[in-house]
Amino acid sequence: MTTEPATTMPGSTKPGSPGLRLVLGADEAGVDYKNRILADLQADPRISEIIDIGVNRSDAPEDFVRPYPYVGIAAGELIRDGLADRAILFCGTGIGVAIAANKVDGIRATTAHDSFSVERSVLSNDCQVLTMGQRVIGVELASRLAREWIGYTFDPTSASADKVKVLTTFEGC
Ligand SMILES: O=C[C@H](O)[C@H](O)COP(=O)(O)O
Repeated sequence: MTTEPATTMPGSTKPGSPGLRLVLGADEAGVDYKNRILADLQADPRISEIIDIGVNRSDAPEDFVRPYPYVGIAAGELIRDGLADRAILFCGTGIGVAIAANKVDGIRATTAHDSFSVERSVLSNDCQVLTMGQRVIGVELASRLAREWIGYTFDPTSASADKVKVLTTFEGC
């Protein structure tokens, strides 16, 4: 199967900025939302780089469709390897890309479609990956949640930190 290469969007990198290096990705069922959120975040001063790993068309010929497991794992590997900080991924439900990203050691990915869960995914769980479903929520809510999510930062001195650390005990088993 031919898959589209990871690409950095022209003009999305602001050299010297200490901002977030954010991966955006989707399968064919989430590509419209991914592209909309990419456009919405292009000028966000909190982001230094957007890495668009595709897919980049919703009417792609079969050869260019990238099933959700490849999208989630590719995003997780970029974070694991230190090439990105966080990712927002889309598929039909958000579930498939979350499961896939969680297969990568050290990655904590979750699907969230409400404001409170989006907040707690970072503050309680230190998730580096947020996933949403194009077939589940409206695009305006998805865009709002994406913008909220990148505004949260995990506090390693918080009471939640020791709970998150327990997760690493089970990685690589
Ligand atoms: O979690 C899976 C996603 O929703 C995917 O986009 C659609 O998967 P399906 O075609 O197997 O339903």
